[in-house]
Amino acid sequence: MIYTCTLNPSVDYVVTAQQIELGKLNRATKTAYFPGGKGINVSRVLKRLHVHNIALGFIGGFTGQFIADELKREHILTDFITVPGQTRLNIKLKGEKETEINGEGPIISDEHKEALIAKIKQLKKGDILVLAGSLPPSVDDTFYVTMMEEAKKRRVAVVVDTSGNALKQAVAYEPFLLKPNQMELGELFGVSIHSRHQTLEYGKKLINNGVQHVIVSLAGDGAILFHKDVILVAQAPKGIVKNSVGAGDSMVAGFLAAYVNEASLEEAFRYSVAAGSATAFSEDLCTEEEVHRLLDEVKIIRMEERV
Ligand SMILES: Nc1ncnc2c1ncn2[C@@H]1O[C@H](COP(=O)(O)OP(=O)(O)O)[C@@H](O)[C@H]1O
Ligand SMILES: O=P(O)(O)OC[C@H]1O[C@](O)(COP(=O)(O)O)[C@@H](O)[C@@H]1O
Repeated sequence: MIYTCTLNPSVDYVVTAQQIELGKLNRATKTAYFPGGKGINVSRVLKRLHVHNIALGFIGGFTGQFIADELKREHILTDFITVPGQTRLNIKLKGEKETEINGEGPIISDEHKEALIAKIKQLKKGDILVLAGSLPPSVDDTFYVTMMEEAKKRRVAVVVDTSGNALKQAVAYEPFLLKPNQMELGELFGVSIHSRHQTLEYGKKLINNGVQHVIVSLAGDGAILFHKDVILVAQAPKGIVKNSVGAGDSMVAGFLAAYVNEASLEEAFRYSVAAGSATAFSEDLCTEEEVHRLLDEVKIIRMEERV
């Protein structure tokens, strides 16, 4: 079974306006709410790709209830821990440019943290655990470490899609998959990455440190997959970007969906990039139909060098 874990889910409030001027009254031309947070997005895309999974994490208040209701409506299994306070609202402003304001999230008590660890202790060999997104302010970076330790003891494969210190600490646990974007890859090594050469250098370092698969996502420029035997470079399909929120999460879901269906590494990577782009070209997350339509448009080059 695949478990996604979102410690800090969100309701993503997408506001479209022709022009957004700070310090003025701006009127929206369109508004929409989506259940969000990285693991929840992974769960929703997996389900759309017919892969069963269970969403774990903390939810609270009317915003948390909205997420639970939406996932139920989409027939996604959940095992959330309900906490006092409100799940955050993340604002996604779409004017000439995309601007995001992500909230902080509720306070999580020690009792609720332990309840989540108890759920992780129920996982079994062969399960996959996706740890995705930021941590609420009351949850220490080491919480991901605790979860990874429990997962490792049980031979559960771990996927990590987060940033900052939590991402840095994940490397030592030799995760199955890391999916940093270019900026997050740079942050990991305390550098800022500006060239393909640097992306290759630091991606390879992660593999040499024991990470099994690394996908560095490059937004409209595609992505690079690193594995000990091969590096694959993908160009993203071209299209009109409607809402790139969740594109990275869709990549993770696409890769896992193909992997559990025993696809080759190249096929899984192609599926991953197609899912990311299909989401970028949609208002909400991608549909299976759109992912399949884009598959042939993902151009992949195999680099000769072994890592
Ligand atoms: N403008 C775009 N055109 C085509 N595909 C895109 C675009 N933006 C994102 N994608 C797809 O989504 C994937 C993830 O996007 P990215 O922005 O790098 O992730 P994240 O949201 O994690 O920062 C990319 O690798 C690509 O496949
Ligand atoms: O936990 P964080 O880092 O604040 O990110 C949460 C946000 O990321 C998202 O999951 C989207 O992530 P990506 O665009 O990186 O795929 C939103 O749904 C959510 O608002």
